[in-house]
Amino acid sequence: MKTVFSYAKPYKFYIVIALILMLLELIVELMQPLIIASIIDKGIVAKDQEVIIQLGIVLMALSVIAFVSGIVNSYFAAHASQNFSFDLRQAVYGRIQSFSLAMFNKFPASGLITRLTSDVTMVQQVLYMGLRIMLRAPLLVVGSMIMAFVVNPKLAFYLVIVFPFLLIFLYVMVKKGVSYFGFVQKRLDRVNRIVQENLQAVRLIKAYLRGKYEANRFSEVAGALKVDTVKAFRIMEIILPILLFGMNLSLLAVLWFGAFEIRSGGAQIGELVAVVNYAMRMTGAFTMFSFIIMIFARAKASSERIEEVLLAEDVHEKDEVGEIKAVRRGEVRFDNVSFTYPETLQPVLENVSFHLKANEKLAIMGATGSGKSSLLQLLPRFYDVTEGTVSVHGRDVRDWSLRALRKTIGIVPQQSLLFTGTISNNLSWGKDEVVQEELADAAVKAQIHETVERFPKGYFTRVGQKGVNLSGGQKQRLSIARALVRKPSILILDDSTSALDVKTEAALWEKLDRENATMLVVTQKIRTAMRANRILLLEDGSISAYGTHEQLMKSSELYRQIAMSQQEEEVDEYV
Ligand SMILES: Nc1ncnc2c1ncn2[C@@H]1O[C@H](COP(=O)(O)OP(=O)(O)OP(=O)(O)O)[C@@H](O)[C@H]1O
Repeated sequence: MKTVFSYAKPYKFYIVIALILMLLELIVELMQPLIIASIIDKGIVAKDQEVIIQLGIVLMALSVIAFVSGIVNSYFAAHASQNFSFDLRQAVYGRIQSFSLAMFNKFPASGLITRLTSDVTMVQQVLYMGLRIMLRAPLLVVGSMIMAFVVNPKLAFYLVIVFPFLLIFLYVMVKKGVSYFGFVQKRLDRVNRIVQENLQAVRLIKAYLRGKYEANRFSEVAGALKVDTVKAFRIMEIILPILLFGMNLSLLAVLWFGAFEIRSGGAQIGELVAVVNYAMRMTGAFTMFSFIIMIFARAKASSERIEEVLLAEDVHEKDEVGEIKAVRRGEVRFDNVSFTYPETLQPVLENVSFHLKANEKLAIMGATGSGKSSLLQLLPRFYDVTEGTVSVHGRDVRDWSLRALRKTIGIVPQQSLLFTGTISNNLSWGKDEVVQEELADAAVKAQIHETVERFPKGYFTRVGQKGVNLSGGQKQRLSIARALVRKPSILILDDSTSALDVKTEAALWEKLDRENATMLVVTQKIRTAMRANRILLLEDGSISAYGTHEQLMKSSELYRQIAMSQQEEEVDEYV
């Protein structure tokens, strides 16, 4: 909890004021039975009207002080806890933004959402409650006990006899509560995951008529969440009756032995009333304990989950970039690269080596699952190589700052991803301060300008979530334009033209060929590969062939087969 609560440091002032006010409220509360005892013994029993009036006024004044302290404490506690949770949420969000992809393997998106929302809310609550009642209740118990001893040690002794048992019981319950509520948060992760998957695949679910099946899947995880939450609350439910039972036993002992003490002159009536009053206050504080333990247990489990994110070890990043030698700009080199995904055993790339000079184009081909996308992900350092080196502009990618490295690379992913907003917003998304001409220029190159111009609102047409109102080919071309806007010196296209017709694709490549960028293009099409300076054919993560189209037609049986099959397909298309 230490790391999480270090985010409360800037609000020390508010926390200290809230604590002082809480202590003031507590002191007032502890004074009240003493004053009542005096009213009884020195006023009522001694029949002194003046003492009753004077002490009555003091009692009233103390109540007003407690009332005002309570209100101001609440204000300061809310200010500190709300600002603390805002800062903590920002920190967790910032940390997630800096995650490498390997970290997303470790922390699924749904779990991160729960940590950012419900987990942060839990620790915010614990700070607020801590400043309001969580500390006050145990202090009230301890304070009442001390005051009871001050009033009459003998009577107080009967009151605390059950305490050691209650403390052991509470310790066991807190431990159990923390582990149970940790489990509840994990269940919540699963519910979030199913909801997220469902919402993303809503079209597929409708097309496959899987609504009912998915509803059942949801009710299964929601049911598991309910069962575990009930289990955790059960623990909390038994705390209160047991605490009350223990306290009532003490109270009975105080009254029983108190009566003897009064008769034998060991105690006065007022003292007995005061000790009983303290006992009632302790019982009142105990009734809050089950609630406090629940909040504490949940917050502890949540803060552990937040700390997992904040303190997770990730790829090391260099701060300094230094000068890039102009002569090496655009160069890409893989030297004996092998790569295994984190938390898996089987390498997906083995001993891959190639070299591209500035503005050269490499086509990467291979069967599905052969490692094409994995290879591309090593360039912007989404993952680090397991062996060998990947260098960009003549420098190992691990020696770059991630910001500088990624600024130089334009990526068009396999699945086009657009954001809610206008087409213009989407195109300018990857670069600060772009002018409309730059967007249009990139759109012309990506063969999407004319299509956009035909939309009634042109570049200001709104794109729905993930581009729902655009065709697959339109999304792909917008994705390409978005990458071109950044004017990258290295451009990565991961099968990004698969949805384009032959004519549009040819026009696109005409433009891309003239771009001032080194390109790595994953493709399934021989006619696209033929445009590249060299072709790299991957088979199960290893290079099966490497060279120009002509060289591969001579040297690689696999490449020849692919080429032949595509020629036949093209002939079939025209028959
Ligand atoms: N995040 C990941 N964690 C673990 N294994 C992965 C991950 N992503 C991909 N793989 C595995 O790595 C291998 C290569 O996948 P990759 O996506 O690189 O293939 P690909 O050649 O691009 O395939 P496709 O043409 O279907 O996109 C596959 O066996 C896949 O199961």
